[in-house]
Amino acid sequence: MSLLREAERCVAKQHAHCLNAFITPLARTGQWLDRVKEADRRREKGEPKSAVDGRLVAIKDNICTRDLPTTCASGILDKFTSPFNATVVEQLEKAGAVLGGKTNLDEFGMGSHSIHSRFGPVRNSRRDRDGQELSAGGSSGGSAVAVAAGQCYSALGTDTGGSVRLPAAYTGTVGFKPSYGLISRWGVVAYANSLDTVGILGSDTSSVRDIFSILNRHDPRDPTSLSQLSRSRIRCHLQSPQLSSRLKSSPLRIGVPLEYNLSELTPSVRLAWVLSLAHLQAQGHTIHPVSLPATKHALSAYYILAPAEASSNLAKYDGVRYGTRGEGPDGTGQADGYLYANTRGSGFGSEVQRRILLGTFSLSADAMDNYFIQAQRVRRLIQQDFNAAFARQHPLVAEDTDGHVSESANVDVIVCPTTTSSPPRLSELTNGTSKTSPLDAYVNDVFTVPASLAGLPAISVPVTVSSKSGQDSSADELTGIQVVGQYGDDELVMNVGELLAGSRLGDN
Ligand SMILES: NC(=O)C[C@H](N)C(=O)O
Repeated sequence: MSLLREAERCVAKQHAHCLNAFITPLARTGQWLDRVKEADRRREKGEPKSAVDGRLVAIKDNICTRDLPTTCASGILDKFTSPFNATVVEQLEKAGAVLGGKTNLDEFGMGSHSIHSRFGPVRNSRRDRDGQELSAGGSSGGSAVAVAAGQCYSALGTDTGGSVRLPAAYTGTVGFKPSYGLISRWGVVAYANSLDTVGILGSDTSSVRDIFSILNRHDPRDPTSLSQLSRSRIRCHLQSPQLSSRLKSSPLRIGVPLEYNLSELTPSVRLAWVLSLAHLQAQGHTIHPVSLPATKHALSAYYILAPAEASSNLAKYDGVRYGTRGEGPDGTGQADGYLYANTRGSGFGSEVQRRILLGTFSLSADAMDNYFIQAQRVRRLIQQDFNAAFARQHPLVAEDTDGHVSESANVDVIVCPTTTSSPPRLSELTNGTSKTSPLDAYVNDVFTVPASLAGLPAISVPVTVSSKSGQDSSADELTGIQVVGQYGDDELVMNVGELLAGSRLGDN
């Protein structure tokens, strides 16, 4: 199929479906058409710029684009169009990719179901057996649904505590969060700087890999972007004789974290996990239990640290320096003397306001030691747990002087579910029942936040557990399985994800 045909089909789907995946869909006409036609000509001559030349890549609406508005799904940015492109957008355009529209999200990336958006909730293209609408996951729910529904070739999201992996698991797509610092965040609206990463969503691992190879570069404009020197050191380390055997189809050591076997896991997710491990074992890889004891505090630590950073980042939206000015009772925004309150009270949605309050409290002098500092300590313990499980000191972490590798751990990757259950019904999340409680949404991130706190690469891939009858495929269960690797081991994480992605398990 020509690239033009492919792109036109995507755009037609953007306009035909009522999934609310886009805040700004691509117009049916525009410059993008010429760019796709040029890519088609390059392809005919056998000179494509890259694997994504002429393909539509949708962009989460918290990533700045010069040609389309960037709202972060917030009232406070409803009139904002960035004067510049984020580095990731520049890199994609240079590789020939075409900006495929701006996708819906939880406001500023805060949420797990893409329901906290000024533009209304994202609708999953999957339904449950009773035909009920399901949560798309969040906060990059729009990007995940756009990929799942064929409204773009692939999409960028952001992942602070699971925002790419969770929607991938709920929509049956592949969602990849790279190691912290590998992909530039210049031009990405900050939520929690020490955790934010740009992530990639695709219908398979190869499309994700194609985009990653374009974006995985040092960016001098982003102070947290990993330097060239550090990148080379990691590459040398990963290709050292001690580790190179695993790159040559020798068996991998797969870690299974004991603490992740929670009672909250639904039987279908537990079954998908067990069958995924058996699938890897059948290919010759070996399974090893690992212990990540600090994991049980990960969620609490994340929900202290992320709101604390968010409260500081969002302070600038006051209607004076940044943000759409809120109107006071007389419509001027000033007459009642509460300019900030009017602006922030009407501009931010309730979840963002909750996080600002939480974060402001945990950073206050009285609470700092008990909350913020403790959470930082927990974060360090979580990082140490992972280092012990992978048991090969990373070149950017303190060296293990005698080079000793503990036999009990020493796993190459960790494999676990992405979520504890299949997606909840959208109606349960929006109708004011107990399921709407913020805590309920926070618990959704239990398996994704540990890798975020440790800055590790992680991918969620879809696996299908067969209904056994072999006939009623509507009873098959689609589940997201997560692969987590050591810092910088992004390629290996994608390789293992590829072994599982799209597998149909439990048929025999
Ligand atoms: N941004 C994310 O990674 C989503 C996470 N559920 C949060 O609300 O923080």
